[in-house]
Parts: sequence; structure tokens; C-alpha cells
Amino acid sequence: MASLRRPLLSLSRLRQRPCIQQSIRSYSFHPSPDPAGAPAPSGTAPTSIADIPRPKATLHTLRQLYKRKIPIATITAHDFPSALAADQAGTDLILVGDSLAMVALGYTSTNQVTMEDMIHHSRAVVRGTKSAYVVADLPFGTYEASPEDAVRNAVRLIREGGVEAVKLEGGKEMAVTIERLTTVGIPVLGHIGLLPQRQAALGGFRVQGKTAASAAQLLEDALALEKAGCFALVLEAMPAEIAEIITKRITIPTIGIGAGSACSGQVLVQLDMLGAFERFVPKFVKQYESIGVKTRQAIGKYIEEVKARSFPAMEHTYPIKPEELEKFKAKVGSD
Ligand SMILES: Nc1nc(=O)c2c([nH]1)NC[C@@H]1CN(c3ccc(C(=O)N[C@@H](CCC(=O)O)C(=O)O)cc3)CN21
Ligand SMILES: CC(C)C(=O)C(=O)O
Ligand SMILES: [Mg+2]
Repeated sequence: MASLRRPLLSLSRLRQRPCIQQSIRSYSFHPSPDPAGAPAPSGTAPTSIADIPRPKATLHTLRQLYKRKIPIATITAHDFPSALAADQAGTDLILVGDSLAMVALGYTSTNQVTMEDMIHHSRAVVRGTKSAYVVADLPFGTYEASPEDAVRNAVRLIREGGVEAVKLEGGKEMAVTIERLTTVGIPVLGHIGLLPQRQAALGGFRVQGKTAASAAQLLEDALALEKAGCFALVLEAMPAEIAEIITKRITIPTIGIGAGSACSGQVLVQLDMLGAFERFVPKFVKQYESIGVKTRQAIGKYIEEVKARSFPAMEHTYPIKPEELEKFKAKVGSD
């Protein structure tokens, strides 16, 4: 049993343990098939990638992508529809990020989300996810004080939230905590570089690793987190060259956000890449759509039509047989 006391240093070691794999998988619950996610009727050729059934992604799946140098596509989801969209589009990994605070709940900082918020939103995301691997952020204040806090709250995210793994921010100062989590079978995604939860201490959202000394610190942190048992690392807002060197020096995947294309995968906040979050737009965001503008236009049109009584039209209303209507009018008196 001595081996169980060791941290699970790598994905491959985790994978070798069927009991752990099973227990990780059984944490996630995927209730009855929803209509939107239903497979195409038999006999019809699939018309989109969403119609081709994909098995549920596991740590093993992510490891395979990494080994084959296939980029790991990651995107955040904060509720049922955003999870359905990400999952059906074919993302490998869904992150229930604490960016939830800013993009979905209107707070000014990620540090205002609670465990209850994260659990509530994780449950909705898990209900909308069939294939992607689901990871949730441990919110600020729930893991820093002690490894015991971290284990207790990670277990809550997994058992109550239904996610498969947790992410936490920090470098080698978090290694002991991460070791504790991975030792008890909780997969951990690390996060170094720009750490939004430390915004107050760092004086804002600042690019990291811009000096030789701070870049060396990032590499040191990455190595410590790999050793502590992280299955992958998020690298946020650092020069692409630094992220590339870190990626080459470690044997677990790096998921970049503002860290260049050499990372083993990429992540973006869904509402950022859809063009729905307009309070600020970090340099690393590419807006693939402008749904903020489109949504306002659609709602504006609706309001206009309501005011003009051109909505609802006949097709949006329910009929009644003329004889029933006549009887009704006779009974109550017609206007
Ligand atoms: N909508 C959203 N997207 C995110 O990516 C995100 C959040 N919210 N909230 C939590 C953190 C905060 N993040 C941020 C926020 C702002 C910048 C930003 O404005 N950065 C400047 C560079 C600042 C510098 O010069 O050092 C930029 O121009 O990109 C970066 C990351 C990333 N996370
Ligand atoms: C931006 C990603 C990495 C994140 O931590 C979040 O969405 O909270
Ligand atoms: Mg986060």
C-alpha cells in the first residue's frame, strides 16, 4: 500500500490504475439523453461532427492527444447552453472557470465567486456535457490556507458539482497542496503565469515572464507542478517563447491562453471568443463572432415588433373552432 501514499506523478501512472480511473469516471453523472444531444436518426448520414458519437473523454484521452501532438482544444462553459455548444462542437476539455464571476455574474473580480456558485454552475455544465472532460476552478479562498481545505473543497466540486478534475492557481508554493490532492486521486490542472486571483497583489492583469528572472521562475514553477502530479498546466499571458520552452521541458500538456501556439492546447473564455463580453478584451482574445451585437439587434427588433403589434403573428397563436368561440361569446357577452 506504500505506493498509494506517493503522489500520482503523471497521467500515465494514473491511467495504469483502473480503480482510480473508474472512481474518477463515476464522479461524473450524465443524465438521460437530452433532445439537442440525441444522435441522428438511424439510416441518416451524419451531417456534422456533432452527430458522430464520441466516447466520454478521460485523462487517458488527453494523454493520447498529447502523445500524438494533437492540440487539446479547451473552452470555458458556465451553464447548460454554453456546455452543449462546446461539447457538440467537439471540444476536448471544458473548463468551468471562475471567470464566471466576471462574464456571467457581473462581478468585477473572479475572487467574488463562492463554492456554492461554482457547484451550482458546474452542475449545469455537466448536464450539458456528453464527451468533453470537465474541470472546474477552485475559487479564491477555498484552497490556499491548507491542503485540508483544498481536499475538502475539491471533493465538493467533484461530488456535488459533478466535475472530473479541479484547477487551482499558483506555482511551487502550491506543490504540497497539489501533491495531497493527486495522492488521494483528485486530478489537478495547474495554472501559472497571469493569476487573476492574485490581481490585487500583482497590481492588475499583467503579462508574466517578461524578464529573464521571472521567466526562470515560471519554468521552475512548471517543473514543481509537474512533479507534484498535475495532469496538465494552464499557461496564462506570457511571451510565446517562454511558453514554448516550458512546454518542451515538461512531460505533461500545457494549455495556453495568451501564451502562443507552441502550447499543447489552447483555452479561451467562451463569451470572449463569441464577442459577448465587452467590458474589456485581452490581447489574447480572438472574437470568432459578435454575438453581443447580434443579440442586441435581435432583442431590439423584438421590442420594435411588440410596440408595433407585428409580433406575435398568426403562426404564433393558437386557434379555436368558430362554433366554440361563438358559444363562448354568447355565454359571456361579446365586446
Ligand atoms: N472575460 C474574461 N476573460 C478572461 O480571459 C479572464 C477574465 N474574464 N477574468 C479572469 C481573468 C482575467 N484575465 C485577464 C484580464 C485582462 C487582461 C488584460 O487586459 N491584459 C492586457 C495586458 C496587460 C499588460 O500589459 O500586462 C492586454 O492588453 O491583454 C488579461 C487577462 C483573464 N481572465
Ligand atoms: C481563463 C481560464 C484559464 C480561467 O481560469 C477561467 O476562465 O477562469
Ligand atoms: Mg480561472
